[in-house]
Amino acid sequence: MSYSKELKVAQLAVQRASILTKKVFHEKAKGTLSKDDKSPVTIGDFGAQALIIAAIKKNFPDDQVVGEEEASSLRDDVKLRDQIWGLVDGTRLSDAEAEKVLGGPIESVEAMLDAIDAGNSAGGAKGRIWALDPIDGTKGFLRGGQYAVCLALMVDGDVKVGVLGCPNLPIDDAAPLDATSGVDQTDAEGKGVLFSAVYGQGATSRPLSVAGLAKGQSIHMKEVKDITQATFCESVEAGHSSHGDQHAIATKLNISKPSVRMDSQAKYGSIARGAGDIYLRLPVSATYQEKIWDHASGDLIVREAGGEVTDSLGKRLDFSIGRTLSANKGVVAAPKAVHSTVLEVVKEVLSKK
Ligand SMILES: Nc1ncnc2c1ncn2[C@@H]1O[C@H](COP(=O)(O)O)[C@@H](OP(=O)(O)O)[C@H]1O
Ligand SMILES: [Mg+2]
Repeated sequence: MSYSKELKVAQLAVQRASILTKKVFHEKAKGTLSKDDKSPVTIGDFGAQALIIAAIKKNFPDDQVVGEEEASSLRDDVKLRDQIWGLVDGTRLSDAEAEKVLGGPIESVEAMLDAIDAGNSAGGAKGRIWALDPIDGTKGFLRGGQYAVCLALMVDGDVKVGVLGCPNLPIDDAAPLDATSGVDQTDAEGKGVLFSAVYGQGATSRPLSVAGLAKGQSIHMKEVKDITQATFCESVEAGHSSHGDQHAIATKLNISKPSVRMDSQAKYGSIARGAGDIYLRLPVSATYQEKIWDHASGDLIVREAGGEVTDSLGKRLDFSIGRTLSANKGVVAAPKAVHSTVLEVVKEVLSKK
């Protein structure tokens, strides 16, 4: 399967949803959202989920979607619902042909609520299932940092198509890895990057603002000649991964550069294009199960860019079990050539706990 239609729909759906999340991000930054407005992230999350699921359902009506949100709270909150509808109804791709590919705008408020609710799949090992995180990196979105609009297609439990819209990363694949350098506080046109991958066909990046059907450019993980010079990235939130364990691993590898801390799957995109080298996410809690929508796109994009992604025990991430990665603990993503070296140290550090 070439998955060319799925890729096109996923890219354009993520681009259209990113227009909406950017609007909310900038209204928040400008302070134009009134105090009693619900959290901007709620508005952005629901709106982006509606736009993306509507496009999937118009193009692939039989596909299922695992989405983070459901609309029951919105059906009772007319003010919030209308606020989101205003944004959803007003968001179009500038390229009319591209908008047509998505099946056009959502027809009504009811259709918007139904689209949000269609993200209720339990996931699993059979059939075509999309994993959607409309705003990944909630904390980054709220603090004016990195966030990502994430969409992946799994077929029989394997990720086949992965797309990440990162509105606050620099377009330039060669830009240095810095969590804040690309942040689009001014809403100038042309900021942000769209990462994509199709299984067996490599990974690409292209500007998020180009709404047409342009091809992206190939991206690749950087070759790490000397692991002591590697740059590793990790979550900003210490509650999401263990900064202490990650620091101990870097120290054992003689990595002296400080980590780059960044919210969302922008970390996967960044290492895939060689802006960083290693992504470590070691569990803080023994019971937390990672969500498939937090990893599906990034896992494929990194592997297609020449990387290896496993959990902290060396197992591939298993997306076939349901809404969570219940068979995995943590994430270790690195270029193929050095992954086993990193993993050995991960195991050593974790075994001493
Ligand atoms: N205890 C925990 N351990 C690991 N990940 C967690 C967590 N609690 C929440 N998360 C997930 O971490 C994601 C953000 O990852 P990161 O720290 O890399 O930015 C969140 O996605 P959302 O922001 O979409 O809710 C959330 O799903
Ligand atoms: Mg998330």
